[in-house]
Amino acid sequence: MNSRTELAPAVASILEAARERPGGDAPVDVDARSLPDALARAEADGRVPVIAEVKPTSPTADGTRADDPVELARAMVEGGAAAISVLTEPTHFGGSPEALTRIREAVSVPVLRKDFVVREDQLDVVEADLALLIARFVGARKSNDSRASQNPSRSDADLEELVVAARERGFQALVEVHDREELEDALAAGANIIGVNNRDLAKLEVDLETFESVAPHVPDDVTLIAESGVSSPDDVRRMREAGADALLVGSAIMDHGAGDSNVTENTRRLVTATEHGE
Ligand SMILES: O=C(O)c1ccccc1NCC(=O)[C@H](O)[C@H](O)COP(=O)(O)O
Repeated sequence: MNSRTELAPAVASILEAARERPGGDAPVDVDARSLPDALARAEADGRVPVIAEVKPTSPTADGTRADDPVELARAMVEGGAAAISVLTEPTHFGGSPEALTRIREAVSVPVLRKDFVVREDQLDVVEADLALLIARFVGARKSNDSRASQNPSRSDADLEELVVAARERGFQALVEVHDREELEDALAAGANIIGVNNRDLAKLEVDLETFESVAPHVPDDVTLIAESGVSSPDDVRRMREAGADALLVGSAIMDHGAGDSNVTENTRRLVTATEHGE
């Protein structure tokens, strides 16, 4: 196994469960709220663009938050979040498509569906403004399919086809990458919103240097998001200096271990981290 095929046991289990999950009955038709517009509004207001994540638990969380997801999302928006990410994966993250639907009805900012989509019909499970596609989990572009066929962690789905399928339904596609090779796959698939995940799905370790090493190779016209491991205002400043247009933050806002931690305050602390200090 090489670093491209290796997956932490928890991630292999997530992928296996994803492959088993059914899709929707018919293609959805989304009238999406624009993420780039929402990020620009945050910048214009002097807020750091933060996509705050409703993440009841995770394989690396030190607890579970059973709060009403709608209340959590509202609290994040009150704290200045530019957009909301919702984990809809039920088995390992405690999420649900129903929670996303309720949240999207309750807030006016864009809502990202954070899940492990491996087939086109799984896009039809729930409407959202953005759909996450993880380059590591879906097939590489056909012109490069020798790597895809060697990689057992990849399904038969093709990243470019999924990007097109997501857009045909009205979603904005957020393509997640972890290294330069996956970045090339994402760009070849036509991605214009790219997230660099600082969490290594082979070891589940988080290293902010991941974003710093990939970001310089991302074209300027791509909306670039730093994902995972951002836990302090210093981390926010570091990712912004490295070129992040927005930050996707779950654990530091949910603060699972503390149970009743104030999600509004946790969001505000990151949203107000300017280049010149807190
Ligand atoms: O968060 C996990 O433990 C995890 C484990 C295995 C696969 C994916 C995982 N997280 C998904 C995410 O992408 C994060 O929820 C998101 O980027 C926010 O990360 P963080 O701010 O570090 O919670």
